[in-house]
Amino acid sequence: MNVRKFVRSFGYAFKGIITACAEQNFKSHLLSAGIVLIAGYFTGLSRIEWYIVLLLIALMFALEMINTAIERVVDLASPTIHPLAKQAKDLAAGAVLVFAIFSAIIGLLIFIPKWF
Ligand SMILES: Nc1ncnc2c1ncn2[C@@H]1O[C@H](COP(=O)(O)OP(=O)(O)OP(=O)(O)O)[C@@H](O)[C@H]1O
Repeated sequence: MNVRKFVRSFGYAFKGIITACAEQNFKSHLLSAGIVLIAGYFTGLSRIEWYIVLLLIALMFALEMINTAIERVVDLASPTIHPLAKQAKDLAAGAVLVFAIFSAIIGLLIFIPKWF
């Protein structure tokens, strides 16, 4: 295994995370995740509930980054208006929305019984 290449790839991935942090949508997800983590701390989640919450947060971040990557590639490949470019962007955004809705439902199923 080429360690130098591995470290360089890790650096590129880290730069990707930094790039994502500058995105408005990603900042909103960071804020939401912070609120959920604080709520989880004060609610007193079980170990398995923490695993689920952390997994959902990580997947949400990862999906948002893939969505941003798709947007970038579409902008590069199709700077002018094209129905396929629209479909690609709308599908990617739709994937984020589907995951966000189901994450919110799972979150409510975890938190609400503990609050009431
Ligand atoms: N090249 C294109 N051809 C056709 N429709 C497009 C194109 N680019 C964007 N659109 C449409 O406009 C919408 C918004 O595009 P935009 O690039 O602003 O994405 P966004 O979700 O607002 O991303 P950002 O996070 O960069 O603001 C897309 O979801 C798509 O419906």
